Amino acid sequence: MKVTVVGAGGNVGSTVVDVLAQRDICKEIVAVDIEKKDGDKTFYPSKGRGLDQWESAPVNLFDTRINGTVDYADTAGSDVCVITAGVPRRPGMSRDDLLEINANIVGDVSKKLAEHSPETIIIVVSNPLDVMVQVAKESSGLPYERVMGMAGILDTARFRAFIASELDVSPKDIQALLMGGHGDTMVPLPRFTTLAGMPITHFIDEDRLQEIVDRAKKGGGEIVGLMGTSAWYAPGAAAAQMVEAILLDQNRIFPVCAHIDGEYGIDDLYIGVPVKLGTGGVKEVIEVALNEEEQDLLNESAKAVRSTLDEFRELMNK
Ligand SMILES: NC(=O)C1=CN([C@@H]2O[C@H](COP(=O)(O)OP(=O)(O)OC[C@H]3O[C@@H](n4cnc5c(N)ncnc54)[C@H](O)[C@@H]3O)[C@@H](O)[C@H]2O)C=CC1
Ligand SMILES: O=C([O-])CC(=O)C(=O)O
Repeated sequence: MKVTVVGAGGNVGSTVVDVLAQRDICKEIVAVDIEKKDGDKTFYPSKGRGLDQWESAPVNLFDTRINGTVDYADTAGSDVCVITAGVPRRPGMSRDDLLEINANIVGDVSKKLAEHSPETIIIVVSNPLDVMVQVAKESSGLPYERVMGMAGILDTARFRAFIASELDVSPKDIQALLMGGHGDTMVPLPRFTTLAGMPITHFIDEDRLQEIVDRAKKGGGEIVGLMGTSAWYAPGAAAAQMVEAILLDQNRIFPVCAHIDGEYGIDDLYIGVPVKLGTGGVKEVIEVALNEEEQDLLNESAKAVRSTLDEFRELMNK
């Protein structure tokens, strides 16, 4: 099993490499990034971080080889590729502000990855997520089920963590579902959120739950406000969990940015929905009956994703 992570010299990418290596479930991780010039000096963040991470193997007790590189030839034959390449937002920016710069990067990277690994599965992390997944799909030419995005695991993890703090219970016992785009219109679904199988609405009153939902929706921005750049531990762990589900054919049910066409009444769009994830990528989009309010929120979110997608198409036609 071989996994490539592009953007591995950066925060999210290096976390994906670290988490995956420590799980010790693949033979090799290829850590790709670009070279960086500083005056007359050239630096190689992916080689540096990759080497540092490999040097942690004897202490952290894993066998996974980590190969830092700037050469896509090294990525050939990857089973899964994770794309975290691009620019993160700064305070005052929305994820959509990254559209133009990251579309160019993600488009270029996806094309190169598919050229070297035509059978691979791509997981996109770069923002604005839902549109970047569409960019990766079009640039790679890979089938829909083999191109997807990570956002829902992170967004539900935030929601779950906040609920665990609120109730002073283990986050392991909170399960939650969230749908929609990875932006302000994302749709956490309290009706499908449980504490050890018991509806969360039994434990937290409606107003307080709404406050927690709102905090989860703005969870990315909360971190940007605290750090001046965006999160990486939870995003990196979430992307690694998707890689693991695919490599080990776990058939995990996760909210994933996947392509739907008709499901939930939405045509031809990459957006967050629950899926079954395993060998070959997205095996199935799971449809659950939403009530009118939930469906309206999902439709709103789809509208917001489509509007960013239209913006991307306009940029490409310029
Ligand atoms: N989907 C999600 O839930 C999340 C998405 N993100 C997004 O992930 C992306 C990465 O965030 P960070 O790791 O914090 O940023 P970072 O700046 O720490 O790392 C990005 C890396 O991408 C590399 N890069 C840029 N152009 C490249 C190219 N053409 N080829 C290969 N590598 C290239 C940079 O050199 C840098 O090392 C951002 O777009 C951010 O918004 C971040 C957190 C969560
Ligand atoms: O907020 C950001 O820009 C990064 C991200 O998508 C997240 O942490 O949810």
